[in-house]
Amino acid sequence: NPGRQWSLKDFEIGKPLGKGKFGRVYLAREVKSKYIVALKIIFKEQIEKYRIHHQLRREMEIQTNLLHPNILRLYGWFHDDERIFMILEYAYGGELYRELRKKGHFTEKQAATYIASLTHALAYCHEKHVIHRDIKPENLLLDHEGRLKIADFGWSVQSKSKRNTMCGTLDYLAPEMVENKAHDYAVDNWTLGILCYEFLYGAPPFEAESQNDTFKRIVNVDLIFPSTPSISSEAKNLINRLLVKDSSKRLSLQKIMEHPWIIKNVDNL
Ligand SMILES: Cc1cc(Nc2nc(/C=C/c3ccccc3)nc3cc(N4CCN(C)CC4)ccc23)n[nH]1
Repeated sequence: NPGRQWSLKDFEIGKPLGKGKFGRVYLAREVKSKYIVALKIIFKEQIEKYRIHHQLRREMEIQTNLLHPNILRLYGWFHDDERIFMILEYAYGGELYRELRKKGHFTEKQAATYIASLTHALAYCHEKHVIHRDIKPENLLLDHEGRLKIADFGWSVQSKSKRNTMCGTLDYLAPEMVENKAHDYAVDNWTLGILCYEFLYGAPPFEAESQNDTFKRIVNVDLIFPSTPSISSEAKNLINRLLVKDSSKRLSLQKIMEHPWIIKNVDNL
């Protein structure tokens, strides 16, 4: 229950699940209920050092208020002298990108199902004035039924194109982001195009040897469809209508849900 004050003695800590930039995530169990959660532990000195106090606070406020089946829950949080603890939903299926690496690429049906889930989650975020800006396979988890969960906390409220530190890959960033222009919700529509391509081919479309080459390929929308695996024309049509340089011309989230490729490949829409 969200209102309750939690503390470390309420949890038994299990195996480490992974190590993020600012903290580690552990499997944990709430002692009384035996409920399994993931506990993200961030050291306060890291927060001071990287000066992410405001971003972290904002992310946690946003995350606590996002209630959607395809968004990982933040049940609550607590802190002690040197650490902040985030009590997160445990996704039993693990990281989506490991699934992608293992399989090489997903079937059109699987890819369309994940894109539909992401589109629903983003539509929910946008109506709450939250732009994600940083969706990539590393931030996606799967639950025990293989349902997609957006898991990272790089959320930001509608920003006036606040630059986010370009840490990590450019592959998923829209042209207006890499060119540091004002950007809006449509950056997430671009990223859906990137992810759709990566789910179907196993690698993002503008991958290149250097960041500079990736940058050039993004701003030129240098989109090439390999001959294998062979992909339906509807799938290519959706990707072509999302990876559009002019952000106002990208297919809207509503139109994605009505696209023939989604309608054809996704059950229980
Ligand atoms: C927050 C959270 C994580 C989570 N679940 C899982 N996270 C991570 C890896 C997590 C991680 C964290 C930080 C940085 C890198 C990775 N790995 C997982 C691996 C899992 N398994 C069980 C299923 N196997 C097929 C693969 C290994 C299951 C859940 C996992 N639920 N909620």
